[in-house]
Amino acid sequence: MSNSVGAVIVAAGRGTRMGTVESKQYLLLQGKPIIVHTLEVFQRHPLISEIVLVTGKEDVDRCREWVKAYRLDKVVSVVTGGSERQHSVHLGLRHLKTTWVMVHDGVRPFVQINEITACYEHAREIGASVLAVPVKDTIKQVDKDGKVLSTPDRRSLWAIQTPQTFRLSELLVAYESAERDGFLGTDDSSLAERSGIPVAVVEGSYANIKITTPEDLDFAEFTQRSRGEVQT
Ligand SMILES: Nc1ccn([C@@H]2O[C@H](COP(=O)(O)OP(=O)(O)OP(=O)(O)O)[C@@H](O)[C@H]2O)c(=O)n1
Ligand SMILES: C[C@](O)(CO)[C@H](O)COP(=O)(O)O
Repeated sequence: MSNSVGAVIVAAGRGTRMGTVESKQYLLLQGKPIIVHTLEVFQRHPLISEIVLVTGKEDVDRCREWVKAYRLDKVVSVVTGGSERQHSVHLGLRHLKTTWVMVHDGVRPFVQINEITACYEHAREIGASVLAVPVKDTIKQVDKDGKVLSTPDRRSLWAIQTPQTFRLSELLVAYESAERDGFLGTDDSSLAERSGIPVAVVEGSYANIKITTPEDLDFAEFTQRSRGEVQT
């Protein structure tokens, strides 16, 4: 059976928490749009054969231009997303033809090649996988009035990142079931979990941030600059 691996990179959000006029995935990092940095990691990975980029309707043309300009020839489709991340992923999945899929946020440009490989290997072994880091803070469950309800044992808590890796056919079933039931999850794994797919956690790095709020841009500039200096 083929073990081809594709990626769905979602970049159709508005970036409201960032608060910039330009959507955060198109802001420049060391002179290049954040989304291009992210695509370049998957383009470079030898396991990845196809990439589907999901973006806003008004951004499809400029994304296609960047795909050409930066020679991102693994990008097979640039498609329009939906109103929620989950809808954007679902729309992207329909354009992929590989056996495995890695779903990744367009605003996580610092994922590393070896992390992608580890995600794939764990998914092959267990069924599906998510990249994650152990939480560093103490987490409390709080009620709507701000009263602490409980303090879960930190040793069992992980902050979940992307990529998240699945068999494409199984993830499509999970997405269709979620749509039928009106279930909206905050990541892809939560849909797989409710479909009974076993998911492995793969320890990644704290640098694989999801660029979300303005202070993340300082970290992003610093990280991109230091990585560039290491490579040159
Ligand atoms: N309807 C949506 C919403 C989000 N995303 C993508 O999902 C990733 C993670 O989402 P998030 O960081 O929440 O991005 P936004 O929704 O853009 O941010 P915000 O919630 O602050 O508006 C981003 O790459 C974003 O572009 C998407 O493709 N389609
Ligand atoms: C998928 C995700 O990046 C895992 O951390 C995250 O849940 C996306 O959440 P958001 O609300 O769309 O930022």
